[in-house]
Amino acid sequence: MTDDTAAGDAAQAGLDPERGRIPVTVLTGFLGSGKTTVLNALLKHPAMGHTAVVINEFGEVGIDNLLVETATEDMVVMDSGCLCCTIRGDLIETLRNLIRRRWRDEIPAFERLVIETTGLADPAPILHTLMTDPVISARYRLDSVVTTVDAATGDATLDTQPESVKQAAVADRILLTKTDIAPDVAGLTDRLRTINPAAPILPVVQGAVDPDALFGAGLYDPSSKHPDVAAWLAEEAYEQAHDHDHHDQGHHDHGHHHHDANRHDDRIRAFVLRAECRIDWDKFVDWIEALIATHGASLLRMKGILWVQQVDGPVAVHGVQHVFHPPAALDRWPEGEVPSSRVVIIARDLNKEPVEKMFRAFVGD
Ligand SMILES: Nc1nc2c(ncn2[C@@H]2O[C@H](COP(=O)(O)OP(=O)(O)OP(=O)(O)O)[C@@H](O)[C@H]2O)c(=O)[nH]1
Repeated sequence: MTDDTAAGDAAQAGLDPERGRIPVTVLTGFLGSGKTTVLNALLKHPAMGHTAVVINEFGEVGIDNLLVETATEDMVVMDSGCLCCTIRGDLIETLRNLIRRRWRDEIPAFERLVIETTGLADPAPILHTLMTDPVISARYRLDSVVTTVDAATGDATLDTQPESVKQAAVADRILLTKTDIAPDVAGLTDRLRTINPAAPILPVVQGAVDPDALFGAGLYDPSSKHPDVAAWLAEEAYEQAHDHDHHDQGHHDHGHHHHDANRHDDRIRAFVLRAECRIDWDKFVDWIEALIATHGASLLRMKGILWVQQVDGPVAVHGVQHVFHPPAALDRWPEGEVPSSRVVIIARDLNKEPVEKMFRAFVGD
């Protein structure tokens, strides 16, 4: 089958490929965990040309003025060619504006967008905006969530701030910051691994991180534009974390950290559902709707690769909390791979069993 027929089939089935939209990386992390430091270091990097950065901030220390080459109103172009704007209010308006000004040639072309959230925030509303606003979701697609965790205070923050557990759970990459002042990270790393089995954990000192390590966490490799399904789904990581479902029995040892059954991270579950036969896309959608209706509040993140009756190639789906991105039809299955459907779910206060039961009831297999 050629790419054209795959795209044609996808269009017929109402599956909208995500290619052509600007990939968005959302940088989140608790207050003071080092987001701005990471961004300032990134902005200097030559590989950040053709990147637009939106900093959502409330009167805090902004970007480093020494790096700024030209400025038009609220937007500055950095030495690296990176576009940068700081906002205090309306993210939707800013994202629309970026597109408009790009059309009018008022700003340089950009191929990638990074949004820094405020430290207090649950990243979900921003992710929802990206996925649901009609103008924005037509132009941008969520590529990845990057979360900073402070190596010095991360344990205490995870203990006391449920939002910080969520931020770690939904991440595609975790940046462990300040390892210069807190080099013993074994316990915290274990704990983060339990909350989020798949995200690579990268130690970062003073924001020094390779942009390539951050981008490319999404489905499409930004350089090749080809989907990297295995890396994106990382289903093996969830399989290895299989006993995750049972760790409320108290046998888990997080390094030096003593066990407490009420810890927020013990409420997080990650698991994989599989189906070996082709599934009906409409039934899959029915299942998602039923899942949202019954357990929407518990869902944190979902990613899946589906083998559906309506198209030959794989279909990628993902959602954050109860909001789902439009599905993306990919050209073909990876070389040598037997087609099948796999869905990874990260949830809070929700076990695999009821979800799987419902999945079987709707989708079969
Ligand atoms: N020692 C050390 N300090 C760091 C490192 N990264 C950041 N800091 C310091 O930690 C403090 C907070 O860093 P920021 O980058 O402002 O953190 P933030 O997450 O943007 O903070 P908010 O925007 O307030 O949420 C600053 O004083 C930084 O200089 C690091 O790797 N090592």
